This record gives sequence, C-alpha cells and structure tokens, in this order.
Amino acid sequence: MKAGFIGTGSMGSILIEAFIHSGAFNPEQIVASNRTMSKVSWLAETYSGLQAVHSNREVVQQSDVIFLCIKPGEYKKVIDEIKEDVLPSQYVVSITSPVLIKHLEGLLPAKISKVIPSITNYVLSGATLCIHGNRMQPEDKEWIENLLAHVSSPIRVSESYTRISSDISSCGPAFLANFIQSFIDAAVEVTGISREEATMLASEMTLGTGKLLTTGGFDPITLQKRVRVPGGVTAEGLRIMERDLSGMFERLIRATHGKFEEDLEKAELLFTLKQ
Ligand SMILES: NC(=O)C1=CN([C@@H]2O[C@H](COP(=O)(O)OP(=O)(O)OC[C@H]3O[C@@H](n4cnc5c(N)ncnc54)[C@H](O)[C@@H]3O)[C@@H](O)[C@H]2O)C=CC1
Ligand SMILES: O=C(O)[C@@H]1CCC=N1
Repeated sequence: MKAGFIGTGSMGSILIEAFIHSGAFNPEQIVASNRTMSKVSWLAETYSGLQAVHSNREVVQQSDVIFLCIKPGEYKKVIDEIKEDVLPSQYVVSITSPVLIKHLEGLLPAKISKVIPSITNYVLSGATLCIHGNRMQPEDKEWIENLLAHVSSPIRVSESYTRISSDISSCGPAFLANFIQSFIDAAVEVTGISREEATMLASEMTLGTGKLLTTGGFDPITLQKRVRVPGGVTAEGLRIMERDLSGMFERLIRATHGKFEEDLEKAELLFTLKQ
C-alpha cells in the first residue's frame, strides 16, 4: 500500500506527519509532491524513506490512495494534470469543502471520498469528516475510515452539512485558540500574571475540558451547571459572556457560510468551464 500526497502545505504535511507518527504508514509508503519543492523536500529529509517527487503525475502513478491537499482554486488545474493517470482501482481523497464529489467523479474514474481533516489530527485527535462518493463500496468506506482512525475519529457527515461540520471541527481550533488568546491577554493586562503562567493554565484547562466533553460524560450544559456555584464567581463571568457574546456565533456562521457560497460558485465555474 502506497499513499500519495499532492500539496504539502499546512494540512498536507500535518496529515503526512500524523500518519507516520501513528504508525499508519512508514515513510517508505509515502510519496509526495508540492508546487514549491522546498515544502516537500524537508519531509523527505526528516522522514528517511519518504519520497519527494517533482511531478503530481508521478505521485499518482506510484500510489494506491492519493490525498489532494491543495486549495479549492488549485483543484481543476491539478485534476486536469493527473486525470489520464488515475485508475478506477485507486482511491482519491479530497480534503476541501467547496469542491463537490460530483466535480471529482465527473473527471476522475477513481473511488472518491471527501475527507475534511483538522489541525487536531496532528496530535492524533479530533474528527475527520467523511463524505463518500458513489463508487465507494461498504468495504472501501471501511478501509478508508480504518486508515483515518489512526489519526482521528472519522465521522460521516452529509455533504450538505460540510460547511457547518467543518466550521466546528476544522475551523473550531482556530476559533477556540482566539478565545483563549483573548482570555490570556486580558489576564495579563488586568492582573499582571505572567503570560507564560496564564498560557500554561489556559492550555491545561482546555485539555481537561476537552476530556470532560469527550470521555468524561459531560455535555456543555451540565459542565457549566457544575462549575457555576450558586452565588459564586463563575456566574458573574458567565453573565458577562452571555451579554457580550450574544449573537456572535450566529454572525460567525453566517460569515463562513457566505464565503463558502462564493467558493462553491467559483468551484462550480472552474469545473463546468469547457476546455
Ligand atoms: N489548514 C487547515 O486547518 C485545514 C485545511 N483544509 C483544506 O486543506 C487544503 C489545503 O490547505 P492548507 O494546507 O492549509 O493550505 P496551504 O496553502 O498551506 O497548502 C497548499 C499547498 O498546495 C501547494 N500547491 C498549490 N498548487 C499546487 C500544484 N499545482 N501542485 C502541487 N502543489 C500545489 C502549495 O504550494 C501549498 O504548499 C484547503 O483546501 C483547505 O480548505 C481542510 C481542513 C483544515
Ligand atoms: O480556513 C480554511 O479555509 C480551512 C478550511 C477548514 C479550516 N481551514
């Protein structure tokens, strides 16, 4: 089994490193390409046996499963470049939301899945959102999800809910980190606690909260209830949050979905444009 990666920017390299660290693949099983060679050669230098190649076609020719880790606007160009080499027996995994399964199935004969990863997969955690194409048989779905289970919790979602699922699972780490950063900045500013100590406390708190919400048997409402001691200080803080953050997530979701609609239209245009 050989895995190919086209695009080794932020997410492509995270997936490669996570697959290697989890033991899902040995470096010898990985072949990768990137438009800028230095972004893939460092992986070959770090993981002995990993093959960095100059052409996307070479990745396809050598692989059983091909991960397309490029940005939506780059898909059509890459698909046109590789389509003659793609075989019906191969798996092609796309990691971007606005390029639809129908776009990929229309141009490639392979078994197609859309799998939206998350930066959390770097520490073998978080979800991968799975949307399988029509050519994926039950055993194919099982195979790909077993592979993803090395680095994540694979979760099947409907393509129509890709954006909101990805907002939570894939953009969520950045949103949460932004919240934590604001909390730390305010702690330093208001009280003079050192940034290092506040950051350490906030990070441990985030890890513990994540555990409570996953394996700890808590949901967000019961968790708040248990911490909000009647007449205590948490209630004071929650009161401020409920007042000042009111409507913020609705606005956030409308903003990501607005951008997504634009990206969908651009992808549709790229994939329906006659050559
Ligand atoms: N960064 C994240 O947390 C997540 C990203 N994604 C998706 O992953 C995709 C990639 O995102 P990032 O890795 O963050 O972007 P990035 O910009 O870091 O990586 C894209 C890579 O593709 C390479 N590339 C561009 N054109 C190419 C071509 N013709 N042939 C070969 N390589 C080419 C670029 O040089 C770059 O290294 C996007 O579609 C994004 O929506 C999905 C979930 C999470
Ligand atoms: O910001 C982005 O477009 C990507 C999609 C999910 C996370 N990052």
